[in-house]
Amino acid sequence: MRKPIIAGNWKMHYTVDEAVKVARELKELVKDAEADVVICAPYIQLPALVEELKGTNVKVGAQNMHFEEKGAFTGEIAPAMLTDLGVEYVIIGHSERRQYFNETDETVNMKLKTAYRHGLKPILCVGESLEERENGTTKDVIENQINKAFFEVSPEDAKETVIAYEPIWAIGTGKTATSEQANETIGQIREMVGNLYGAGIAAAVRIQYGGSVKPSTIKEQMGMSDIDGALVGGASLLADDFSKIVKF
Ligand SMILES: O=C(CO)COP(=O)(O)O
Repeated sequence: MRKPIIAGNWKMHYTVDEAVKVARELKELVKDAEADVVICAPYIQLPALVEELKGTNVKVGAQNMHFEEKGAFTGEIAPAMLTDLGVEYVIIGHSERRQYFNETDETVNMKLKTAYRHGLKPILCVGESLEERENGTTKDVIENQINKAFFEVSPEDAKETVIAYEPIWAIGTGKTATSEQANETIGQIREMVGNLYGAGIAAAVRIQYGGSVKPSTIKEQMGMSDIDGALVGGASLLADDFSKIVKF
């Protein structure tokens, strides 16, 4: 059985004080949750969040990092800066980073390998645009993203990767993919992982759905055969809403 994993992606929201306040509420609300719980926050909030959530079941993640160890990369954050704080997860290849910050399948692959090397657990995002969905190329687009992301990644590392299927057209639009659509594509992603690493790893790898997940949608989504969790944007910003998703 795959353990469910619900992660919040706070994107570019909150000051440090605001973030700590939400985390303080959240840790109480989800303390007996059965799912793994992660909050992926802006860099500047990470030290305070790690401190606030120490000893709880809520883990802290970053939303990005550089693939190099250190160097002249103004404005960037290195993997050891995250692990040094006690950050455990990192989102890699979110569609907003691919769209607005020139992330490519190649940098995604490099970042994944860097994350494994540092013991950070990556949440690898893949997903198609509306145009690609309408063209009928969803499966090809995602297969290309998956194959390139896992290029020269070992089976042991692949198994520990959380994959988030986030159709771009469902992010922040209120337009959720139907549970059947999400489950179908996630099932295909599992097959792709199977083609690369075999059935055992395909069966073990956890795959989330992301895109306008709400307290009102999560139960049905988590009832689907291949959906192991959610990557939640807007509805993770308030402790009350997010805790309802965590405790689907
Ligand atoms: O991009 C997302 C999570 O990474 C989804 O965002 P929303 O839940 O706001 O649609």
